Amino acid sequence: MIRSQALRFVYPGGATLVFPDVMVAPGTVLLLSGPSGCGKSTWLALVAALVAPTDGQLEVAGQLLGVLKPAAADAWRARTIGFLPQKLHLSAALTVYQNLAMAQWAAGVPENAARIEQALASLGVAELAARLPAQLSGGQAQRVALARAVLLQPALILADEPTASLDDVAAADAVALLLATAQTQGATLVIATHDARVARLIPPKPDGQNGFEPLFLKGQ
Ligand SMILES: Nc1ncnc2c1ncn2[C@@H]1O[C@H](COP(=O)(O)OP(=O)(O)OP(=O)(O)O)[C@@H](O)[C@H]1O
Repeated sequence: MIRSQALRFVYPGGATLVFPDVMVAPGTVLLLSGPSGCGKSTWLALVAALVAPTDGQLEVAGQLLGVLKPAAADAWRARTIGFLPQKLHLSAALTVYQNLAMAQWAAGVPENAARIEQALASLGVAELAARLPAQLSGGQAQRVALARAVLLQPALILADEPTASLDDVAAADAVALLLATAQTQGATLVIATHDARVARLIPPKPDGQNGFEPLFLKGQ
């Protein structure tokens, strides 16, 4: 699902980030961790084709990134990636339903009310469809943002610091929700975090093996 080799990204006039090689199989839960400033957000941006590698190879869901023109990268991202950002970016003026409809519109697919209702229902927030984001609790808003992220049934879900500023109960809920959603959809899941609780919240596989693969970025 994700394969990188000698991946490097240089911010113009800024940091040079060198990333370890990875080979992530489909269906994996990848835990991307490391200290503040080590490059987690940049790695996510590379994998989502929001920025192009400076050097090296990066292949995601069978697509070699860095060769795509911006419009093609946008279309590929809409088809392939479900992004749960740290700041949820729900449009304040739109209802929950309209926020999801806008995601379909932005991806160039026809509005599909049944799919929107199904995505909201699968995250237990169907009854909130007519509310505005300001009328949601933090946990409800995160569920809505996750429903939006998986609306187009992406092969890869990227979650950026999904437990930041959550108490233990809410953090456990957020991680369980991500794992269940990825499993139901058959998606690969990347959780970027510097929250040590997240690793403890991912249960081992039935065979006793670790439930996630670690990718630790040391920073430069
Ligand atoms: N637009 C930019 N221009 C120049 N340097 C940048 C830019 N964005 C990030 N950096 C630098 O790149 C490095 C990696 O940043 P990044 O945001 O990817 O780290 P992070 O691990 O996600 O950090 P955090 O956990 O604090 O969110 C940092 O040294 C940061 O200062």
